[in-house]
Amino acid sequence: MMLRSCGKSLKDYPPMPRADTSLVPDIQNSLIHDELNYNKQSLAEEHVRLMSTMTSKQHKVYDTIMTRFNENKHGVFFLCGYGGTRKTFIWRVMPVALRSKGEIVLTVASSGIATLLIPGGRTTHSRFCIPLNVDEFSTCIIVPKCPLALLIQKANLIIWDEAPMMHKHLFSHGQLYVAISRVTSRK
Ligand SMILES: Nc1ncnc2c1ncn2[C@@H]1O[C@H](COP(=O)(O)OP(=O)(O)OP(=O)(O)O)[C@@H](O)[C@H]1O
Repeated sequence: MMLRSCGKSLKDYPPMPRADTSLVPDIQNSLIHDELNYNKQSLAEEHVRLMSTMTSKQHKVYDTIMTRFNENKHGVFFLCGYGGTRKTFIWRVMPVALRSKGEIVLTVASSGIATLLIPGGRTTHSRFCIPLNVDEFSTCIIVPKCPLALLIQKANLIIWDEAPMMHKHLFSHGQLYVAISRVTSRK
């Protein structure tokens, strides 16, 4: 599971014995399966509860992004604000709303601690195979058509908390953008 979430498998490490895939049905799609395996009923109830506590400013951000989403249009949104101004709370509500409808939302954060604040959160490094030491020549190696690539293709929304904490090379040379574009263009 851990290897597959990074786009690798035991066959990438030749001395390791290989698992008998016939004993594990639908093994290729387990990443997608995990993302669709939420309890929609309880998420829908949680969504109603969380929405009732949102402030008007949070509503405005939520509505702007969800309107674009519902229009089925692409978009990149940046939400900036001082610490404690209630940004992350919106990233808690949005996945709940979309997962309750069977949509795939990838929630990532730049640090392990920050992932704990968003439901189903993973570190950006682990989810997108970002090398630990990033320089201007680094690339995110996501093998086209591997389970991770298929998951990224199917994702309806990617939420990235604390994005500016990542190394500047990841943005200035667009490595992550290139890696994601590469896999999403190979349907
Ligand atoms: N609508 C809300 N109802 C109740 N509590 C809320 C609401 N919005 C935010 N909070 C709480 O306020 C606190 C700060 O919110 P949040 O973590 O979203 O801020 P932030 O802007 O993301 O902070 P940072 O920039 O430090 O990550 C948290 O404890 C959060 O649970």
